[in-house]
Amino acid sequence: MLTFNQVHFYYKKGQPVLEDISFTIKPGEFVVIVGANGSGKSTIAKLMDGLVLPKQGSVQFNDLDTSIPADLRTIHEQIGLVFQNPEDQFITTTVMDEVLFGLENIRVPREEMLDRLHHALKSVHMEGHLEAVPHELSGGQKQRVAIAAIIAMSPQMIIFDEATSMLDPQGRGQIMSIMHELHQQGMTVVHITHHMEEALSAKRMLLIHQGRPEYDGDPLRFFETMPAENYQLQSPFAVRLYQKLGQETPLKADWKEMIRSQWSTN
Ligand SMILES: Nc1ncnc2c1ncn2[C@@H]1O[C@H](COP(=O)(O)OP(=O)(O)OP(=O)(O)O)[C@@H](O)[C@H]1O
Repeated sequence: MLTFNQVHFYYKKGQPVLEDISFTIKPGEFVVIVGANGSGKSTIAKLMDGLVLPKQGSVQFNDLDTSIPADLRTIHEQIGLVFQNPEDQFITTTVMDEVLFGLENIRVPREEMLDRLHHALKSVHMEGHLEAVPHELSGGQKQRVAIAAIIAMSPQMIIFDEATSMLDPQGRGQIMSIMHELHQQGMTVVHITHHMEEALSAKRMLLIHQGRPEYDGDPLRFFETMPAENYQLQSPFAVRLYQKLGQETPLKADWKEMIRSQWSTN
């Protein structure tokens, strides 16, 4: 579905940011991307959505290529991007208008627009806030409105670029649950995060280190077998606790299950 073919990228010539990145994300996957500050995670998100283009190699979404201008518009419609700070994205004065804005731009018929509005707000548990002023909501609610605006556009894939990083634990938990609910409904989800606890809820983790992919696989397996500190990552609390208790890795099945189900909604 989404493929990076030997992608190289720099902002300034002679200062490579990403080197020879190749991977594929299949429809319906939930993938987390982790790495130290400045390792290139947000740049990968921008490359996925065609906001920046590879200097070498290609980024393809289904049969479309981000470097072909005619394909880009469709790619923007099919891939939604949620950023760290939802306030940067708000342009209207009510939650309802915020969600309808994108739909009006692509001229969705009125009746369908209302269906999409209600579905999107229901998906983020904000049905009762149609008339609320986005800037007056809590951090977590603001982020949920930003997500609703994207869901309303019916994308095939949503990228969350550190979308939980400004939130308190409760807000983070709500956004994580929404991501997993969307995934259960068939959405392809990419989640870029600094929180290793969040990474554990995915089946696949892509670690970017100094602009190169260093690991692509089960996140728990990574923390059980690799020295996380070598990549400026802190092993998740549950894994550290398990090891402190003198238990040997790999973790027992019941611990794995408990750690993985942390953000699930049922
Ligand atoms: N617009 C830009 N112009 C020039 N350099 C940039 C630009 N955006 C990012 N960079 C540089 O590219 C490198 C990768 O940045 P990027 O934001 O992709 O990393 P990141 O892994 O998302 O970092 P963080 O975890 O701190 O958000 C960094 O060295 C950064 O300073």
